[in-house]
Amino acid sequence: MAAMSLDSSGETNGPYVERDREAWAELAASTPMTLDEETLSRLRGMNDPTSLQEVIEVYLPLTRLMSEYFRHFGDLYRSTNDFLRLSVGRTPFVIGVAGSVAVGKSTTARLLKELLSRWPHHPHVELLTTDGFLFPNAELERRGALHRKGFPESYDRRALLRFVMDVKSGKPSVTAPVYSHLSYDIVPDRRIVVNQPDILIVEGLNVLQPARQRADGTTSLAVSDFFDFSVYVDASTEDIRTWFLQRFSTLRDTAFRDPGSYFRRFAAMSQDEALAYAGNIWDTINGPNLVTNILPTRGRATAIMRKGTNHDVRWVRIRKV
Ligand SMILES: Nc1ncnc2c1ncn2[C@@H]1O[C@H](COP(=O)(O)OP(=O)(O)O)[C@@H](O)[C@H]1O
Ligand SMILES: CC(C)(COP(=O)(O)O)[C@@H](O)C(=O)NCCC(=O)O
Repeated sequence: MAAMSLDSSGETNGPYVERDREAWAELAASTPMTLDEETLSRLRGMNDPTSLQEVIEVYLPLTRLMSEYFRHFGDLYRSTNDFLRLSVGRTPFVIGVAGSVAVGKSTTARLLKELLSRWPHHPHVELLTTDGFLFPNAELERRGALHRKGFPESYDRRALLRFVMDVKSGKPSVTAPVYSHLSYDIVPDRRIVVNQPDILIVEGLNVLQPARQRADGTTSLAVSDFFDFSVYVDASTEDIRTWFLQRFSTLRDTAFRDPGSYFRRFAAMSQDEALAYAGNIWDTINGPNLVTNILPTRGRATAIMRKGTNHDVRWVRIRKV
């Protein structure tokens, strides 16, 4: 730990330590961390946009750090069991992945799932995206929140918390609803099933939100209370807005063309009109949500990954344990 007590400028950084890209990548050089052919071909099969260099220099060291936490919690489990004279099984290790719309949370979460599954004991890793817990459009409309998708109040937070608590307590076959970007709504009668994973990754805009106060002044729990490790994917707001518009543009040429797509009207619009519409979604929904709700949770993460203009991670900030 002593080697990490200074940030990239040589200053201490409160309860955090910061490593610039070069120093972080050196961690990869100092520990043999390799990607086998099978993992590489699976990543290629997923069309992961992350460069190989980025995977090796940034994400492998991150998973290595996660494995330290994983091991530590395993030891703690065993010694607590001994002390309490219990023999309860180890609960799943829960990782939260937070950040703005379009910053790359899904990409990061999918990549982590792939890399973590390749640990030597081949843990069973499951991924949950919180969009499944958005209220259905009809309910959002009833609440006057149809244009607030992604804001904390647009989610059934109680159901999400129940899901994470059930998985964390080792329950078999815990189910969650599914959101479709194609229909822009919750898919009726469809659930995903999570069956006692070793590791659960929970990815979403608001996963680091603190617990809310109840009307009587007491505080409830939040999903972040059950995280053993969390990652905040960070970038400048300007870059994220650009990535949002770029992704919208790509989807216009691909998924929006699907006759079942809620957004098919954008495929028919001119590029300028479509981008003006997307810019408006950013400026009225996703941008304000970032500033008001998401960014304030950044300091709660175990690790902040700060990206540059090309999604290249420029520095990593780790909370001192
Ligand atoms: N590491 C990366 N390298 C290059 N492009 C990336 C990377 N991560 C994400 N992207 C691109 O950025 C956009 C947003 O990523 P995505 O994972 O869909 O974001 P989110 O889940 O946060 O909305 C997508 O177009 C994706 O292809
Ligand atoms: C589905 C999302 C709310 C993200 O959900 P998450 O999985 O991060 O909880 C977001 O990607 C989104 O589509 N926002 C909607 C903005 C709009 O109304 O178009």
